[in-house]
Amino acid sequence: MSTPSLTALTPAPGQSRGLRSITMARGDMDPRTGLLDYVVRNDAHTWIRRGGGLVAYGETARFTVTGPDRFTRAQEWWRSELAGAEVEDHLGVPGSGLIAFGSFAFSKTSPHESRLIVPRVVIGCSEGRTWLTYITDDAEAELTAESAEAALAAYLAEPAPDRVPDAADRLGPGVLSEDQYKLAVADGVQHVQAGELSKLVLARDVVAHLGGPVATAQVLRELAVRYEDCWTYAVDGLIGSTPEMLIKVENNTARARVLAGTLDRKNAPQGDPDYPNRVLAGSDKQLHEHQIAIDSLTETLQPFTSSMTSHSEPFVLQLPNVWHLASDVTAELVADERGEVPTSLALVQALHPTAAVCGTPTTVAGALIRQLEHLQRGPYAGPVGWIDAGGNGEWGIALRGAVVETPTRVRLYAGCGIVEGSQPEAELAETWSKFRPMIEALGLTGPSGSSGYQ
Ligand SMILES: C=C(O[C@@H]1C=C(C(=O)O)C=C[C@H]1O)C(=O)O
Repeated sequence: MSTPSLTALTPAPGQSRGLRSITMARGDMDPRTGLLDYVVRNDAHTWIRRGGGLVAYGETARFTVTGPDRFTRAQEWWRSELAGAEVEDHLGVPGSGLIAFGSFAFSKTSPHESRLIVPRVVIGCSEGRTWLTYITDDAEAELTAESAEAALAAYLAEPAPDRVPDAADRLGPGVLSEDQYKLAVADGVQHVQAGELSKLVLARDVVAHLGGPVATAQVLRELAVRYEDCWTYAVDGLIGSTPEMLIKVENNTARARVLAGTLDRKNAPQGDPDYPNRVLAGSDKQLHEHQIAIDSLTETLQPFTSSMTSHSEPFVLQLPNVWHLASDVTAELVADERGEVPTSLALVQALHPTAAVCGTPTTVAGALIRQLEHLQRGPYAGPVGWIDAGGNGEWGIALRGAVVETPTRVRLYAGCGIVEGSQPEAELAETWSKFRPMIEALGLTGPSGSSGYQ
């Protein structure tokens, strides 16, 4: 069997030149609430789904980067950190041992800094196992269960207060007004009709102005409880709950969840359980758009794999706000000529940006996004997730999320796939359905239609 590509570089205990970590099993997590009991501070880094995943606090190391080679450089940095690290991992499961959380800018030209952050403490929970990791760069620090528990307890001793909605809370427009967004969509449709591209994803932003400081921990708990089939992420002020898995690597297996095709649940007819199936899975247009997204993922993933499977037909994913047409892809990874299996970050580099968030063909869509959107996407629609020392990791696409810009200003982002026949009014309404998870979790009253500002 091939070895994961990064662990081989980890030095023996006592040889550390940098990061040092200890991970041990822990057994006292409430099975009903799982990790949510630990999401108590506004500076938590999270990756949570169905009560499992990772919650982390503090920062032991950070790498920031911009530009087209941001994934390669982040990976090189991670390799060099691991090469100098001392890792005592009593579990040896994906996500245990040394890990870094990460968030990457959508665009290679973005001034927004992509980042990897190695936390101080991590609580992990997966498949019935729970663990605690403690990370330090202090060569003298004692690495024991007691010192790890003490570090965690110090973070948990300062929980953030919850926030009650404030009369001054208000949702306002972002860079583009609603009318401007509709014009951008109409423009996009014309480019599709002219045959320049088959799909283009156009996004917009809205801004939550709060009467008091945002309670990020509370927002994350609400998202994780309501959107339990999504991955609730928080990395350095980027927060949200994404339904879309760009790539997950667990030992030699890679998995992705591709979405394309959206139906708002808000105005769905009552007593018609077949409605989402009929409208999404029964529509040739939606199936075609979905197939474009699947094909682009499988074509890019194929060179890294020995086998790949996905359902022959997409399924309807039901979320509290929308239904999506979804497909899960599973692939067995192969080692390259150096005997290395690609890391999750190497696959992120190959896959980003997918047709789901950019369009097809990628370069034409990317140029049109810059021309029509007038928006700095920053980390929106970029990869967000974590990587461990073995290269395992989970990287979602940062959708249904927001950036906490100041304690009282939060910028929300949402976009839609534009194809031939897309209607600007319908796409605008779809953006509101995609803003809804964050609007509700922030405690703002959700907008009912296309004029949702308060
Ligand atoms: C771009 C977003 O979502 C993407 C676009 C979709 C669509 O157009 O149907 C569906 C899911 C996502 O791939 C977003 O949520 O901002």
